[in-house]
Amino acid sequence: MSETQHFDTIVIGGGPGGLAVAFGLAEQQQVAVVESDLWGGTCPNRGCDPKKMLYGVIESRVQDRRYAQHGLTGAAEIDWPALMAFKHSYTDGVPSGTEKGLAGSGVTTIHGAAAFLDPHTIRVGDAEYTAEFIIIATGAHALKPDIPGGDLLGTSTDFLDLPSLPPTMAFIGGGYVAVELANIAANAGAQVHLIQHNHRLLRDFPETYTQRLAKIMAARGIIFHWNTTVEKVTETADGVALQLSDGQSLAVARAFSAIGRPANTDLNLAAVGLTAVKGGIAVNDHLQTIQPNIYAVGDVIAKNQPKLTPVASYEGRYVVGQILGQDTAAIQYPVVPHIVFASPELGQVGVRLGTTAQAPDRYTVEEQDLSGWYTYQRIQDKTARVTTITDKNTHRLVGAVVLAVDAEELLNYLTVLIQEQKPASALQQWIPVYPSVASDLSYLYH
Ligand SMILES: Cc1cc2nc3c(=O)[nH]c(=O)nc-3n(C[C@H](O)[C@H](O)[C@H](O)COP(=O)(O)OP(=O)(O)OC[C@H]3O[C@@H](n4cnc5c(N)ncnc54)[C@H](O)[C@@H]3O)c2cc1C
Ligand SMILES: NC(=O)c1ccc[n+]([C@@H]2O[C@H](COP(=O)([O-])OP(=O)(O)OC[C@H]3O[C@@H](n4cnc5c(N)ncnc54)[C@H](O)[C@@H]3O)[C@@H](O)[C@H]2O)c1
Repeated sequence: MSETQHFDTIVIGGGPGGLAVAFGLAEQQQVAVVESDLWGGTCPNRGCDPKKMLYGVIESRVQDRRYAQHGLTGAAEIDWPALMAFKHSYTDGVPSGTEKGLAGSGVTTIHGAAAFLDPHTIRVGDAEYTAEFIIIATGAHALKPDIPGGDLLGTSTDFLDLPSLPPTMAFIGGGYVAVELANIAANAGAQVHLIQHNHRLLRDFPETYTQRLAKIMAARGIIFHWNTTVEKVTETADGVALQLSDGQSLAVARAFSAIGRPANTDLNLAAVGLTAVKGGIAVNDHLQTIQPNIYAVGDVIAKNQPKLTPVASYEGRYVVGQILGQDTAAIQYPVVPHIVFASPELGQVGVRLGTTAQAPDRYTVEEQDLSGWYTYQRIQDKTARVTTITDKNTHRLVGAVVLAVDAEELLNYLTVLIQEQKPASALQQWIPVYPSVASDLSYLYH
C-alpha cells in the first residue's frame, strides 16, 4: 500500500456540488476531489445540459408548428443521429475539461470510488487519504422498479445517449424526468406512453397547471396511463412488453424507468457512525453530518429544498464559507425557482398555491391568461398563463406559477423581484429592452 496522502479537504464526488467546494477552497487549501465516474457529475454529462441541448432543437420544431400559417412553410424533421452528435459536441469535452480545470486550480484529482475508514480517512482502491474536512457530494442515481424484468428498462442516461430514435417508447413515472423525456421523444416523432401509478403528474406543481400541461402533451400524441403500474417486463423480438396492472400488455421498442433518484450513500458510512435516512444523508442547518468535520452538499442530502444543480452549487459555496470560517450562520436558502422543460415549460417559485389556500387573508392570488401579451401573441403561445401571489400587507410579490414557452425567462425575472422583496411599483423605475418578456412585465401590474 502506498503512503497515505494528507489534504486539508477531500471532496467525494466531482459534480456541481463538489466542484463548488473544490474551486472555492482551491486558493487557500490543499484540496483533493475523488470521482468514480464522469468528472462534472450528472448535470453536464447526463442531466440538465444534454437534456436541454436536445430540448432546444425539439422546441424549434414545436415553434415551427406554432408559426405554421403565419409565414413559415415546410415541416422541420428531427434527424436523431445528428441531434445526438450535436449533444456529444458538448458532453464529450466535459469530463476532461472539468478535470483539467481542477488541476489548473491546483486541486488533486483522484479516480475511483471513495469509502470511509474513519472520520478523517477514506480509501479509494488500495490507497488511503486523510483530511481535516471531508465533503460528501456523491449525488443520486436512477432507480429501476423491483419487478420481474425490471433490469430490461433503461434510465434517463440511456435515453440521453440513444443512437437512433426508437419508434415506440414508454416512460414509467410522472415526475420531472418522465415528463421532459416523453416530451422530447414525442416531438422527435416517436409514439410515446407515460405510465403513472397515481393520477398526478409533477406532484411539486399545482394540479390545475399539471392538468393543463397533460392536456397539451396528450394533444401532441402522448398516451397517458393513469393509476397504472407495470408488473412485469419481458423481452420481445422488437423490444419489450410491459405487463400493466389493468391487464393490458404494452409492446414498445424501448421502456425507461423514471421513478425517482435515490442518494448515492454506498460509502461505508457505518465506519463514521452515519446512516442514510429516506432522501439521503441527514445534515444540520450548517450542512454538517453528526461528524462535525464531515459535511454533505447537493443531491445526496436529505432536505426540503429541490434537488437541483444551482441548489447543489449554492450549498457548496456555503460550505466553503464554513470551512474558511468566513460564515458561521446557518444556511439560508434564497427562493428557488424550479421548472419542467416540456414544450411549453411549467415553472414555479416562492409561496405555493396550496399555502395561499390555507391563508386566504394573507395573499392575493391572481391568474392571468398571457396569450394576449405581446410576446406570447408574437410566438403564438395560446396556452400561456401566470398566477402571481402577492402579500396583502406589503404588496410584494411572494410567489408565481408560469406555464409558457420560454417560461424560464419570466420565472427568472419574477424570482429576482421576490428575492429582492420589491413592490410591483419597482418595475416603473426600470427601462427594459423593448419588445421583450421583460418589457411585457408591466402588464402584470396593469
Ligand atoms: C435527466 C436529468 C435532468 C436534469 N435536469 C435538470 C435541470 O434541468 N435543472 C437542474 O437544476 N437540475 C437538473 N437535474 C438535476 C441535477 O443534475 C442534479 O441536481 C445535480 O447534478 C446535483 O449535483 P451533485 O453535485 O449533488 O450530484 P451529481 O451531479 O450527481 O455528482 C455526484 C458525483 O459523485 C460521484 N460519486 C458518487 N459516489 C461516489 C463515490 N463513492 N466516490 C467518488 N465519487 C462518487 C458521481 O459519479 C457523480 O459524478 C437533472 C437530473 C437528471 C438525471
Ligand atoms: N428540470 C429539472 O429541474 C429536472 C429535470 C429532471 C430531473 N430533475 C431532478 O431529478 C429528480 C428526479 O427526477 P424523477 O423524475 O426521476 O423523480 P421525481 O421524484 O420527480 O418523480 C418520480 C415519479 O415516479 C413516480 N413513482 C415513484 N415510485 C414509483 C413506482 N414504484 N412505480 C411507478 N411510479 C413511481 C412518482 O409518483 C413520480 O411521479 C427530480 O426530483 C429533480 O430534482 C430536475
